[in-house]
Amino acid sequence: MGGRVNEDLIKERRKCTFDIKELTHIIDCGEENTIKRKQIDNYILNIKELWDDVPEEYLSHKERYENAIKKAFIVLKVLRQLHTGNIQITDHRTPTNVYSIQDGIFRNVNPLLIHIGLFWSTIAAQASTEQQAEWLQPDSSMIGTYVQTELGHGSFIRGIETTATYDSTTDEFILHTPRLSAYKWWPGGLGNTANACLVMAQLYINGTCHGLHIFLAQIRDFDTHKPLPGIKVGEIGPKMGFNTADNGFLGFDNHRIPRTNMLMKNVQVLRDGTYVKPKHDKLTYGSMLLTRVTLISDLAYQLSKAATIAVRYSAVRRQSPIKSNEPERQILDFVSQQHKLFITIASSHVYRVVGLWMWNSHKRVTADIHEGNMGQLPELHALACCLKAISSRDASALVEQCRLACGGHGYMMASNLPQIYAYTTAAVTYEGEYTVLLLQTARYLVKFWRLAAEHKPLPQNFAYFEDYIKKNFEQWRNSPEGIIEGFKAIVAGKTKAAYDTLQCNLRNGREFEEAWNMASVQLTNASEYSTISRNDIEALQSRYEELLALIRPNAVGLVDAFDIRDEVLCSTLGAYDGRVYERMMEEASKSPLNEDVVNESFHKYIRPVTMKNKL
Ligand SMILES: CC(C)(COP(=O)(O)OP(=O)(O)OC[C@H]1O[C@@H](n2cnc3c(N)ncnc32)[C@H](O)[C@@H]1OP(=O)(O)O)[C@@H](O)C(=O)NCCC(=O)NCCSC(=O)CCCC(=O)O
Ligand SMILES: Cc1cc2nc3c(=O)[nH]c(=O)nc-3n(C[C@H](O)[C@H](O)[C@H](O)COP(=O)(O)OP(=O)(O)OC[C@H]3O[C@@H](n4cnc5c(N)ncnc54)[C@H](O)[C@@H]3O)c2cc1C
Repeated sequence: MGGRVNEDLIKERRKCTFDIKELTHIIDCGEENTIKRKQIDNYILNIKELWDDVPEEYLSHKERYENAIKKAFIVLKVLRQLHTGNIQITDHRTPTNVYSIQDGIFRNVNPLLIHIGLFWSTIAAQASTEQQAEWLQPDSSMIGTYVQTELGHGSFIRGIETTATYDSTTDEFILHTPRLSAYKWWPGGLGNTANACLVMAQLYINGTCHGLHIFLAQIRDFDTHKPLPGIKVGEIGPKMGFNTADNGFLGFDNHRIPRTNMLMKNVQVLRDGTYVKPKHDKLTYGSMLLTRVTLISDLAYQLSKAATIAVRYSAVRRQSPIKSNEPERQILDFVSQQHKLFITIASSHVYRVVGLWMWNSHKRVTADIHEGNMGQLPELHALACCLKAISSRDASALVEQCRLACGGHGYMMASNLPQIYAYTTAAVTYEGEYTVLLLQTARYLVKFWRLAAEHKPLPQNFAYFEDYIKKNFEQWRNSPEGIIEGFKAIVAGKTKAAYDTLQCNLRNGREFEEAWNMASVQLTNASEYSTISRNDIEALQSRYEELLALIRPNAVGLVDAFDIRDEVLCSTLGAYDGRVYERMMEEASKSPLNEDVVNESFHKYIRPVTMKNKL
């Protein structure tokens, strides 16, 4: 859409006091990454077949999938070309990879998300060198997915019921779904698209269960795409979001696969049925750990999209004067609006930085694991659980806050905020449900509190537990360092309270698991345990209001620095030129309900009632 940029946005951009490009380069981790990102953006976003004539919302469930799959394979082809050209596009250091562009192309979810994100990465991380050489071919016919969750079990994966029983007479595993609750349910791309999958199943050898292991199974014929004998597979139906993700169900009826299809980098089953244990029994959970780490950066990116839309809209939207004799003000001038939006900008930066830090930690710990050193794995797991849980919960709350900050227009699908919310809130559940993951971190914290309570030596990272016990915490200071100290006090105080409740339940004769369950609300909720006083809170509040005023002139510059193209934002409210009302009217004109001046339902249903006695 051509035309002038909105006057208010032009003025906002003139007010900006910093170099927007410089911030963009910081976000991209360097100017060279910005250049590379823009090249990829230009290349992919210029492919005309990727753009819809009819907005996705007007398509049926089936049409949406078919449209998404058409685009998914155009993108896959481009990905392969770019890989061949040695362009690294899936580097999680920055949101500059192809995942961000996909948000625009699909507006929903790429049905190949799990194929690209989890299937290949799990093979790369958990398959032996020989298996990788065979399966990780660039021209492979396999379209895969990650099949773990069942109808009956998602969080408690030890409860998974699918079995893989070794048959030494034929050197095969027999995959089987013993009952309805054991049907696999949810995997992305499984419904219609995948012809292969990585299945999480209980391994049985000679009647002994060795727990969960991962197996590669072909489920559809590579040529005809028909389900193989013994496979029942299909799609699970419409959801709140993720409607192009092609989530599916899968059951096995004694389906046989070669023994060599178990992922054998960390654990092996030999020809005679000998089981060779892994060095750490949770290495099989490695893909979940990696995805939790990468999700933090993805959620930061979703926050930057929501903030861009809501801030630009708030600069363009005028509603109510502040003083009665004034013209109506930009809604961005209301301090309550600034509070809603600036916290979203800030959170995006926080999770971007933390996501990058976690990505580097993951690389380091994985390198250690390759050397046989598992020492850092528990801490990485505890951190990934906590950060995945809170980043997804914060992101969905803040995206919703941005949507509400756009008033009624934020409720329009064409604002794209409802889709961003549906995508973001799904992350609170998948890849480890919020509460369940927080309880994993709580388990880790309680372990170290026990050491502190028993006055045993603590690792450096937990020295503050000892400080708390010895009341060594400093008086509250209204400074960044003071706030960090305050958070440490809260964690220590909260962990102590939960630990004390746990001990009390144990003393009252409860078994540990029952006592843990009774303490679980305390284990997941935080309260104030620091030395902060009422006066400190008042001082912090006024400092916060000062900061809002300082950020105000730079708000539009800050979101421009995220440098998200209009084709990716897909929002009538958030486009760079701020021509909100023109875009809204243009989108409305695409509604099929505007095709006929008089809809045929008038003659069929309305007129016979309203004109009945007047004919
Ligand atoms: C909650 C747990 C972790 C519990 O596992 P468990 O075997 O019952 O463990 P437990 O006996 O209670 O013992 C806990 C123990 O296991 C350790 N542990 C757990 N996970 C890991 C890990 N990844 N790395 C390293 N260590 C791990 C914990 O630290 C505990 O250690 P400890 O006993 O305290 O020394 C597990 O069931 C789990 O991860 N559940 C969540 C399921 C989940 O995340 N599913 C994801 C499916 S795929 C998906 O959703 C794709 C989404 C789409 C997309 O990405 O786009
Ligand atoms: C959009 C989407 C995509 C997905 N994609 C995939 C995929 O590609 N592959 C795949 O295998 N799976 C996938 N999943 C499944 C997903 O991983 C599970 O839904 C998730 O792990 C949560 O499990 P659940 O649904 O069984 O919830 P439940 O475990 O049944 O949770 C229900 C409630 O019980 C509570 N609860 C459960 N256990 C405890 C406990 N120990 N202590 C306290 N409270 C507890 C939870 O907090 C929650 O409130 C996807 C899910 C969604 C929504």
